[in-house]
Amino acid sequence: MVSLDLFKPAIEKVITGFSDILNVDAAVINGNGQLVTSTERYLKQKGALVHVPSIELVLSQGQYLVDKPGAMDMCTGCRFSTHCPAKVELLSSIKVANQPIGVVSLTSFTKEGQNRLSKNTEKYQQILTEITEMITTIIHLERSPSSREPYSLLLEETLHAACDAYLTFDRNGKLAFHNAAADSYLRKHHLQPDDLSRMFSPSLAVEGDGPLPIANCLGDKLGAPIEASPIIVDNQFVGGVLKIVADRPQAVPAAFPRPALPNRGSLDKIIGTSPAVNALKQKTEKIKNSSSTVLITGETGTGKGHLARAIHEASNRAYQPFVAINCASIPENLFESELFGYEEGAFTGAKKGGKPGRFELAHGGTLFLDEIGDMPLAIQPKLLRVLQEMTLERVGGTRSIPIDVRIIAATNHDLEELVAQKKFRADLYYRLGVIPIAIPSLRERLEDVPLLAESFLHKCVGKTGKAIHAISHEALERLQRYTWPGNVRELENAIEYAMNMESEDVLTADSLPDRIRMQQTVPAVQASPIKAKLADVQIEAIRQALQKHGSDLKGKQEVARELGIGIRTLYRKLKAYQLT
Ligand SMILES: Nc1ncnc2c1ncn2[C@@H]1O[C@H](COP(=O)(O)OP(=O)(O)OP(=O)(O)O)[C@@H](O)[C@H]1O
Repeated sequence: MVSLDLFKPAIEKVITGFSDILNVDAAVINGNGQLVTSTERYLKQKGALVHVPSIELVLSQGQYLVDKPGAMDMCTGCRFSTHCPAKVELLSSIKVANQPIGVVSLTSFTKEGQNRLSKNTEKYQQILTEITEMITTIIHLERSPSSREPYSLLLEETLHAACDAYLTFDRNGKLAFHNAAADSYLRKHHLQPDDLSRMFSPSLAVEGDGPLPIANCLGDKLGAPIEASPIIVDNQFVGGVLKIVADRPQAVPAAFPRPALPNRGSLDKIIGTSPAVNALKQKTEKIKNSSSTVLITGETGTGKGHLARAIHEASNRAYQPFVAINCASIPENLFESELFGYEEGAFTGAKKGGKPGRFELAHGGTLFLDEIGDMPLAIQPKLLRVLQEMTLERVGGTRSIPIDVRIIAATNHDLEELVAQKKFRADLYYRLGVIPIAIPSLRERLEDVPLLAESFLHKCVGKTGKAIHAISHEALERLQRYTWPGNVRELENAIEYAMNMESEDVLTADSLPDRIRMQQTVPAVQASPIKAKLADVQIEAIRQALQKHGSDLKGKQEVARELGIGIRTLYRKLKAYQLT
């Protein structure tokens, strides 16, 4: 797929020239809804990011007349839907090799322009077609062999011959090149290269010398090994390469196929059939495509992050970025720039050209604010303002940047309690909790343990190299008897531990971690007071683990790992139960 940005200078001349002659505003927008170039007024009125679904509609339909801006189907979900500054807009797709790669817009923001365009729509449509053809010609000419270095042609042809798929992105996540294998791979998966670019671009924000972390659900979606590497030229980070490895032999033996990948639109990833999980899935199904904020609560390890990702992947934003930020792990002085980005020169050490924040990186997709209860009080009003206005200003900037992001927040704190203690703003709490979802602890849905255990068993086959295909009845019984202070995460770790220990081809009770194997039958859960009983179980599990690993820092890290809880959670529990 050709990147329009590579031809920006020439396209800009066409756009400004026609805009002057026709006395209308004009813009060229790429398939991600990002402005490639436009007249100044267009940028000022509509911003640099255009409502993606409307661009996708034009890409699929060819031409479109927006004669009632804000009131048309394509405007649903657009930030301007109630107050669109445009009076009329004519849109047409730019095609290269029969593939739509972007959109040209002729727009008027005045009543006079509206009258003129409405009376002569056909004429303007013809001119628009000529503009798009002109841009296609520019692209053809600039890409033709005569205008390029023989060496770069050679390189390109070599890449086209490779079996693995290669996609190159610039530092802003825009696609610059993809080879023939990438093309057929994407076609097979019904994806556009820009879909990958959107999912991959958050990784590019994390610059470094080593391989780039692969963002989001990319691997799951493509069902293939993926590698990403940064491109550094003259010590400057200029972009990244994504390699999708073709048909590598499966690490999983054929007898133990991986569970099928969840389809877009489904919530299969949330494993469990207990009434509590079924109710949760039903609620999630209803709200998956909404843009309202979701607040997920639940104990540590219950699957809040897992659910947030599942909602995103099942939603109509699935092929847009899923960007996560852990509010507990960001130093307070960096919080604002992490969230909202910064402009060049905003502070000492600020990067040349500035840097987009997580909100901008999540544009069109979902921003997951994990451990929101740990967000510093000073940042909370700023977040609230952005959520209300859906525009932001980078640190050190004055430009107002519109954003289209769905927010999912999660916490294992009692936020109401934090509000009462004045550690969390009530207004932000209500703004975030439009759709509250509480995930029950695993001990409240022990009937889900077998299904979850089985799925973790399959997940671990490749990792442990053990051909274990089932769990013994006795082991399952023990697993269902345990109270899981670390919830699903603890179960996942316990299965991995047991797989490593097991020498049979069935997972037996003897291989389970001691604390689970030795667990006495839990008294009936209805017995009261339930909280005191659960605390007793947790205290006992922590005590045993501390005895085993020791209580120095290394020991505590081991304890946290074994119990399937974070080190911070362990410290909280040690303090709460006075175990230190
Ligand atoms: N319903 C589920 N089905 C399958 N896997 C699950 C489910 N719930 C949780 N998991 C798995 O359990 C592990 C812990 O989940 P996750 O990290 O989402 O928990 P969390 O509630 O966000 O934890 P914390 O509060 O400590 O951040 C992950 O590996 C996740 O994939």
